[in-house]
Amino acid sequence: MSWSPTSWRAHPASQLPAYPDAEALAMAESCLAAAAPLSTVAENRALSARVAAAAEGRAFLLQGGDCAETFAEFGADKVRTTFNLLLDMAALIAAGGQEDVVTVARIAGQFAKPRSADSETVDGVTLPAYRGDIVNAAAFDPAGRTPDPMRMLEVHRQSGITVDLLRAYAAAAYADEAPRRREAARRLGLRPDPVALARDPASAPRVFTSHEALLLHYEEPLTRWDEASEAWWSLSANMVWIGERTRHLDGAHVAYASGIANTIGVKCGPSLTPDELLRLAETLDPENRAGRLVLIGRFGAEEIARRLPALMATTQAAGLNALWAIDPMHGNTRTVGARKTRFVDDILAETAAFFAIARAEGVHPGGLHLELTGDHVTECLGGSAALAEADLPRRYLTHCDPRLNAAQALDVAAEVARLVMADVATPRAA
Ligand SMILES: O=C[C@H](O)[C@H](O)COP(=O)(O)O
Ligand SMILES: C=C(OP(=O)(O)O)C(=O)O
Repeated sequence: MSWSPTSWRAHPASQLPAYPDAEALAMAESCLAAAAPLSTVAENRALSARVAAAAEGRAFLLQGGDCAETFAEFGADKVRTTFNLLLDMAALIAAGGQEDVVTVARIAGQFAKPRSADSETVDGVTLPAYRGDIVNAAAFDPAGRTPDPMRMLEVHRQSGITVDLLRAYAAAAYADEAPRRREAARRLGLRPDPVALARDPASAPRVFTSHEALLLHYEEPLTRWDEASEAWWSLSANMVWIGERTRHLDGAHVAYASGIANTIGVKCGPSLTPDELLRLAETLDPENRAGRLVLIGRFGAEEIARRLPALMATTQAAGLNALWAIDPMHGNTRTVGARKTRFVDDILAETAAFFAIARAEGVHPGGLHLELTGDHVTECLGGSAALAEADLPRRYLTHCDPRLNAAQALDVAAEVARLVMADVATPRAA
C-alpha cells in the first residue's frame, strides 16, 4: 500500500494525548493543513546534504536547544540567545579541527514531550501528565491539563515567528563570525586560523530547525507533497527525530517518519538491540542514503560502554551510511532532592566514551545533541561555574528535563573540540 501522511493512523501510537473534543481536533488539523509551511524543501535538502558530509566524516552535527519550548518564555531575545550560543559552540568545535559544523536547533516546534507516566497525582487528585505546551498546560488544574488541540495553532504561530527570526539572524551573523572564531581559538589555547577568519560572507552560518516528531496530529497536516522531488516532506521543521519511547518498529511514529524525505534522527537507548537497529534502518532508510539517518545514542555514562560497541559494530558490518551522534543528556538524569538534574561530569564522561568507542569501531563520531538554554538557569550541576546542589532551587525553570546553561554548554563544546582534535590526529581503525 502506498504511504500517505495519514498512514500512521493504522498503527499503534504511544505517547499521544487523548483529546476529549474530536470536532475541535478536526478543526485544528484542517487549519494546520491550510497553514504556511515552517521549512522549505530546498533548506531540508541542504541540511541533508550537510548531514551526508558528516556521515562521510567531513562535518560535525551540533544539535541543541530547549528540552521544550513554551508559550510563556517566547521572545526574540530568547531565540537570539539560543542562536548565538549554538554558533559560539559551533565555533569551538570548528576550531578543534572539524571545520564544517552543521548547526541545528531544537526550536520552532519542540513543544511536545513524551512522559514516563500518563497521569500525575497530587494530594489524592489525579490529572493527565503535562505533555508540553502543544498539548496542555503545566499548571496542575483540571482545565489546564485537559488536552486542547487549539494549542497546536499557537505552536504554529510561534514557530513561524521563530523561523523568521532565525533566518534574519543568519543573514546578519557574518559580522560576528571573526570575533566568535577568535574567542573560540583563545579558549582552546590555539592561534586563530587566518583562512577561517577570512571566510566568504556567502558561507555565513545558519541554524536549521528540528524537533521530536511526537504529536502526529500536528505533523500530519504539515506534511506536504513536492512535485519537483516527487516526495512527501515534513515542512514543520528541517529535520525531525523519533524519540526513545516511540521508536517501535510497527508503531505510528516510525510509520510516519518512514514516508517523509527529511533527515530523520532516531534516539538509540539502552534497550535497543542490534537486530532492532538494523530493522529500523531498513524501514526508515531502505536506500541507505547518506544524510537520511542520524542515530543518536543516549545510554548514560555508566551504560554506554556495554551498549554502543555492538550497535556500532552492527552498523559498520552492514555498511550503513547513517551518521552516529551522541545525546549525553537523556541517559544521565538523576533526582536530587525532589528535582531532576544532570551532572556535567556524567555528560562529559559519556561524550568522551562515545568518541573512544567510535574510534575503536572505525566510525566517525559525527554529532552532539544537547538540551541547553542561553538563560542563566541552575538545572544541571557542575561545570566551570561549579553549580552545586544548593544552587538548584535558585533558577530551576524547566517544566520537564534539566538543561545546560550557557556556561555549561560552552564547557561541553570545548571538551568536544578537544576530543575532535584528538580524533582527527588519530588514525582510524580499519
Ligand atoms: O525529555 C524526555 C522526557 O520527556 C522526559 O525525560 C520524561 O520525563 P518523565 O520521566 O518525568 O516523564
Ligand atoms: C525525549 C527526549 O529524548 P529521548 O527520546 O532520548 O528520551 C528528548 O530529546 O527530548
